[in-house]
Amino acid sequence: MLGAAQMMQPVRHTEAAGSAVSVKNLHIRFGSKGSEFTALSDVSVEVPEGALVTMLGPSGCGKSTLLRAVADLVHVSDGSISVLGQPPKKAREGRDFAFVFQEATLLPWRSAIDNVSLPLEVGKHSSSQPTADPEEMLALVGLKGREKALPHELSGGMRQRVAIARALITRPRILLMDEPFGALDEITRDKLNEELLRLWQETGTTILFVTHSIPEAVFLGQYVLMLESHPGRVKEFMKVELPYPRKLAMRDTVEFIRITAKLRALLEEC
Ligand SMILES: Nc1ncnc2c1ncn2[C@@H]1O[C@H](COP(=O)(O)OP(=O)(O)OP(=O)(O)O)[C@@H](O)[C@H]1O
Repeated sequence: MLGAAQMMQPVRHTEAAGSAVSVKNLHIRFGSKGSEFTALSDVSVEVPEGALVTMLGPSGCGKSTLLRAVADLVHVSDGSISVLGQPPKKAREGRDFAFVFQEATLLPWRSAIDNVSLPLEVGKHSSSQPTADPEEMLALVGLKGREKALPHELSGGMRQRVAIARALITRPRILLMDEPFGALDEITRDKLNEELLRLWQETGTTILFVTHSIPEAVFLGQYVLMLESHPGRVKEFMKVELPYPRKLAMRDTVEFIRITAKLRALLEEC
């Protein structure tokens, strides 16, 4: 088991890394022949290992579908997805990724620490696989002292922190996050944005993060992937030329505002 200190070795996010997720000419169709609906059409994208990619796009353009396809939760109609060089099913079985949803989906009868340790108890977690210590993971997400609290005794932001600690407990190399802070108030969301960046820099986890918020996408993202709709396609894959570490005050800078304005204009075309 690895402690938080070992997980917190600063990680350099280099350009030279290989692909964590490689999507090639992906098509996803729902429904049966005759009444088929194309959710994603010819989507190709390379997510470098260790990168933080935020995903933007109009409602229904296929952001969640793409994330779910990477997680082996959606059938691929055509094209391919490779997760750390293997098919998504293999990556799922090897617990190479973890998913964080908009709702924390904690078990209400289990304490914070027991929710965090749940992935270690269920499924086929190999004892040789490195894991983190639940107590230290809770400390890492700022919940030291709240280990015994039940979900209903925690705020929405705290519950989402527990969900993130739970996702990281098996030390996945990839974190898939589908609007994880979408239901939170603005101040809590800002705080969790900063905390997520800290976690990313400390753990080196590759993160794919779906959001509806342009400022959130720019503040977090090393890259922004924008999808357009009807059918879902890549509109833009853009590197965010802002240095890390990032602090919330950065959102008031001219450069930040310039990037968000560019993305807003692109989004209006989608
Ligand atoms: N299991 C499914 N069966 C049929 N259609 C589906 C299924 N899942 C998604 N879709 C459709 O695929 C399209 C893309 O949905 P998806 O949830 O990926 O969009 P999104 O960009 O994440 O939307 P939002 O921003 O509103 O969450 C939508 O038109 C949706 O209705």
